[in-house]
This record gives sequence, structure tokens and C-alpha cells, in this order.
Amino acid sequence: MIPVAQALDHLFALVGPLACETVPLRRAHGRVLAETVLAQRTQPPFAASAMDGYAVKSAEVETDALFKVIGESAAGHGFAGTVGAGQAVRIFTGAPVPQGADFVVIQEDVTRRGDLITLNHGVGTAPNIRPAGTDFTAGTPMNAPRRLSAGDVALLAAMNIAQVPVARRPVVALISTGDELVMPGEVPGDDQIIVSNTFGLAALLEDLGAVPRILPIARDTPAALRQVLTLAAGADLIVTIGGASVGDHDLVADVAAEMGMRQSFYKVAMRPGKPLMAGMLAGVPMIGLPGNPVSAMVCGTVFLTPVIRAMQGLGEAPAPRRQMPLTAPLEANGPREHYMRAVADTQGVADAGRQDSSLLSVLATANALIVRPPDDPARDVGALVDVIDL
Ligand SMILES: Nc1nc2c(c(=O)[nH]1)N[C@H]1C(S)=C(S)[C@@H](COP(=O)(O)OP(=O)(O)OC[C@H]3O[C@@H](n4cnc5c(N)ncnc54)[C@H](O)[C@@H]3O)O[C@H]1N2
Ligand code: MOO
Repeated sequence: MIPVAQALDHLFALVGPLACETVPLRRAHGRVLAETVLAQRTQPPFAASAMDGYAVKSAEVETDALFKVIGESAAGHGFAGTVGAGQAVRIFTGAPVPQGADFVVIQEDVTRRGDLITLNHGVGTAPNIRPAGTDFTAGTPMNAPRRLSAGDVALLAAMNIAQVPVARRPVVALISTGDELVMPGEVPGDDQIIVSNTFGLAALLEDLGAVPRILPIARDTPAALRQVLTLAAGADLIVTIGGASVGDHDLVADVAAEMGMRQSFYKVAMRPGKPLMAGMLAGVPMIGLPGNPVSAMVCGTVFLTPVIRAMQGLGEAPAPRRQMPLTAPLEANGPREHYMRAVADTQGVADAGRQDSSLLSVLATANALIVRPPDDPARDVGALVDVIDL
């Protein structure tokens, strides 16, 4: 058994960043920017009014000052002339500030009669003008790598970047193994259950920007497993689920070895997730997850998530942790690092109850994992513990 951190290092050694591809802006959300891009324009491209009002010369702004309105500047339709002494241009938010003007009096501070305006008492000192380039200038970078948020997409659009270089999505083959498994919607036999991990992991992978490929369930014979593993050709990562332990029907390690897998490790000092394995199979990185549903999902958070991030060029880092105070006491931990299903709130964090690694109903109530170091002593309310958000 190796420690979790060492297992993660082995996994990072198996994968590398995938190639870059270019996608239209509308497809860029959630993808990872693979190359730094530069703004194609300056925003705003001209000094723009921040308010609806009147553009005048700042030197002339004082209570009761009188101006003649000589034209209008609207967004998309600027005023071609120049504002002279005693003159004002009606202006709207986003419109170019005309030449000669350097101040916008908001319309609430003005009394208008026909073509004449007078300034009321209390016009502020803020010019209400956004200078050209206030937001960004041509050549301003958006640095890679970063996962593109909705806000990033808006910024890329404003920068006039219609084609975006992003990391290719990792294609992940998901293989569940076991004679007991049938697909959701099918009618299980008396000895059967519904496959769950595959769907949970597919959802997790999609959230991370990967493309899961759910392969047929591999039955518990070497031939069946070999056949399904062959179907995984072309994937960037193979993830098997179950069949990783020591039972007579746990075939993954043997079949993969027979097919030439170069094993990096087998068994990790963690709970749940002990029978995790990984290696390289015909040039494709392969991770064998334990079959217990919560074990598979916890390994998804602790291992798959950092690996998928690394494949998208986001660097090699474990799942982020933060410290929180306990709101319920914890018993002493055993010799394996324990990832306890837990509920975090504004007060702190408490374990979510039964920690058996088959209990998806408990996982569904959890929003965090408490990480206990090996042999951590009993902890009282208020003690600080490491937490991974789910
Ligand atoms: N003698 C020992 N027995 C076990 C050990 C051990 O060290 N010695 N380790 C236990 C631990 S820890 C785990 S975790 C499990 C992992 O076993 P496998 O990876 O071989 O998984 P299976 O035996 O195939 O399945 C375990 C359990 O999970 C269910 N399962 C499997 N795949 C799915 C799926 N895709 N969707 C839903 N449920 C699934 C399966 O039906 C079993 O109930 O081994 C312990 N045993
Ligand atoms: O350590 Mo196994 O991964 O629960 O239940």
C-alpha cells in the first residue's frame, strides 16, 4: 500500500496535457484556455458616457450655468461636431463623448427649456466619462491556462476573439465489471443490482470538461473483460470500476496484466478506495477503481479530478482542502487516510453518519469529505480538520 500523495504522483506521471484545438466562442464555456489570447481591440474604443445627460466643458460646470444644446450623441451614433463654449450635446449611456467636451452632467441635475439647459445646484465632480481603454486595451492578454467561466466568455467576446484555443477534452472510457450489474431501466435478476458508479463518474467527468464513453458492462470472465478493454481503444484514459480486490471474480489486475499493462501501483492506504490500481495499457493510462459505489466516487474526487485537470493543462495539484472546525466529535482513525463523508455548513463540519463505502444515500447527503490522517487521534468539537468540498 502506498500513501495517497504518492499514488497521485504516479497518476500524474501516467498522463500529460492533451493537444490544443480551436473552437467557436459559443463552444468555449467550461473549456480550458490552452494558449494566452490577446484582445483584438480596445474597450471602450472611445471615451464613452457612463450616464444619460449632457456633454459639456468641465471648466464651465457651476450652479445656474446656461448651455445651448447643439446636437445629440447616442450609442452607435456619435456627434460629429465639436462642443464649444456655452454649448452642450445631449448624450446617452455608452455614446462617444464629443470633441470639446470632457464632462457629462446627468439629466437629473439639469433644467431644460427648449434648446437651453441650466445646471441645478449640486452637480457633482465626477465627469461620468469612461476613458477609452478603461476595460482593456488592444493586446491585453487573457492568460492560459484557465477554465473559461461565463464571465470569461463575455470578456473574450468583447475582445473580439471568435475562435478560442482550448485543450482537447479528455475522452474517458468507463468500464463497469461484474455479473451482478444491469443498466438503469433494465429489469435486474434476483441476484442483480443496478450499475451506479458508471453514471456518477460520467457526471463527474462531464462537470470537469471530459467526455465519458460508457462501455458495455464487462461480465466476470477474462474473455469478456478483455473484449471490453479492447473497445476502449482510442480513449485518453481507461477507468475500470470494480473487480479490483482479492476475490475469485476480481479479474481486472490479472486480465490487464495479461494484456500487457505496465502497473504503476496497486493498493493505496486510504479508506475508502484501498484496492485502487493504475498503469499503462497499450499506451493508454488506466485507473482501476474499487467497485464499492462510494469508494469509486471518492476516488473520483481524490484522483480522477486532479488527473483530468492535469490532462487539460491545469497543472498537477491534489484536490484543494480547507480547514474547518468540527461541529461533532470524531473517533480515532485507523492506519489508512480516511475520507469521511461529511456535511459542512456555516458553523463547521460534521461527519454524515454511517461511513460504509456502499452507502450512496449517505454520499448524497454529504457536501464535503473530512480528511483524517492515518492514526489521527479522537477529535473534539472545535478541532480543525481538513475538508475537501464535494
Ligand atoms: N477479503 C477482502 N475483501 C475485500 C477487500 C479486502 O481487502 N479483502 N477490500 C474491500 C474493499 S475496501 C473494497 S472497496 C471492495 C472493492 O472490491 P472490488 O473493486 O473488487 O469491487 P467488486 O467486488 O467488484 O464490487 C464491490 C461492491 O461494489 C458493487 N459494484 C461494483 N461495481 C459497481 C458499479 N459499477 N455500480 C454499482 N455497484 C457496483 C458490487 O456489486 C459490490 O457490492 O472489496 C472489499 N472486499
Ligand atoms: O476501502 Mo473500500 O474502498 O471501501 O470500501
